Amino acid sequence: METLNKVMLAKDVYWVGKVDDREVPFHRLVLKKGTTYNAYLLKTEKPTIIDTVDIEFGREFVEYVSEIIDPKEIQYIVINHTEPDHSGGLAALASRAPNATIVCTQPAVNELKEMYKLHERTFLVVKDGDTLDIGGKTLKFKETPYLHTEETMITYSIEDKILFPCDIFSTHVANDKFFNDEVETDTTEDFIGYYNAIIHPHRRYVRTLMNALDELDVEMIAPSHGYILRTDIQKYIDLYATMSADTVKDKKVTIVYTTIRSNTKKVANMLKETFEANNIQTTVFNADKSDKTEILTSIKEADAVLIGSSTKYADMIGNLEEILIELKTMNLEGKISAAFGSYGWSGEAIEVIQDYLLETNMNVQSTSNVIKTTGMTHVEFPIRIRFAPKENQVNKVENSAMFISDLLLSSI
Ligand SMILES: Cc1cc2nc3c(=O)[nH]c(=O)nc-3n(C[C@H](O)[C@H](O)[C@H](O)COP(=O)(O)O)c2cc1C
Repeated sequence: METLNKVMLAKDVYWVGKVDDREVPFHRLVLKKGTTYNAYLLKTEKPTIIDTVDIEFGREFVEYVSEIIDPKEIQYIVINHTEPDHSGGLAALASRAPNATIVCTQPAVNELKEMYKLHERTFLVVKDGDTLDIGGKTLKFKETPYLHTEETMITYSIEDKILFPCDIFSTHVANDKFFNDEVETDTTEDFIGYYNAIIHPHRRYVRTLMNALDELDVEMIAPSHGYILRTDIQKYIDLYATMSADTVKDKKVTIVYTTIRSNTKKVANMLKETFEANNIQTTVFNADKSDKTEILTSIKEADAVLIGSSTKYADMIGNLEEILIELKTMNLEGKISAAFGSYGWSGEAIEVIQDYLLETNMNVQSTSNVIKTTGMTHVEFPIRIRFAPKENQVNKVENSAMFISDLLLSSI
């Protein structure tokens, strides 16, 4: 085994990743400075790999690992995040490491089985706060859903005080200097650039993570791209705390709806509750019971406008269309908007409202745009609720209102 000249983070902790110094197409960006796919080997009594490399470099990765350890000895492969720039080496590694158990969150299991044909492999599902004894070191797991996909988690080596947060705290730089303190130039801009491109849309979940980090004594952050942070740890944690905080105040939302039996009214009120929980002033109008001029004035002053109706015989109900016709004539530039409604089986009204909104100059939310810009699949626009909103649909309404809140409360 050739362990000389290998990059080591601590005793028995090896970097086993890949430096990719090409211009890499990624998330509709081109990474001009390339990137690294950082994977780690903890060569303990139960040798453990944490994350792998991009799918293109799977074989090369296994060869590199084999220089340090016989893959047959590997007992655990921890997958923090299933995106193939980190899990991509799993198929090649799993075939050479037949004794390894794959460690991940519940939502990751099926993704990994399907992506890499691992239906016959043993998985260990870990939950928030679980620990794993790997013989000489103990790993602690923290689920970090939506940072930046649903199945993500972070791993902390208790004895080493090293945090392995996968994409969080990363930079896209094909560095030959692995640790931040080895680099002569200031890398903060790269760090911020990565945050803005990948993490910022998920900043609500960053804030949750920040609270969890308070409980961990972190001396080193070993992310899955770019520099391993060995000095100024608190500076980088503080930067994430600052960048993920709300930067804008005093935002207003106007919600206008029509309803037959109050189901759409309930949705309107659920939206209002979430906006208000985010300190956004919210005014709700039943279009059939309110003065049209008052509604239009409120819309003019609002930063976001949500319009909803239930569906009756394939159309909107009540006075709503009068309001929507007016909106087309107004300058509503810069405002965010979304359609919503309760329906029974087809929900045509919601789509008709969406069509009207698209004819205004507002920034109309759609599921398609949310996926394209953030990769989030738990947020849906227009917001379609079948009959009365039930327990399992409350989340759907809340998620959509939180998404709009986050757009309103950040200046980038
Ligand atoms: C007379 C009538 C016609 C309806 N027509 C439709 C329809 O065409 N398409 C549909 O998806 N739902 C239809 N529904 C179902 C309602 O949209 C559904 O019950 C909804 O939850 C009502 O919400 P609301 O209380 O906000 O009015 C109809 C309901 C009634 C009473």
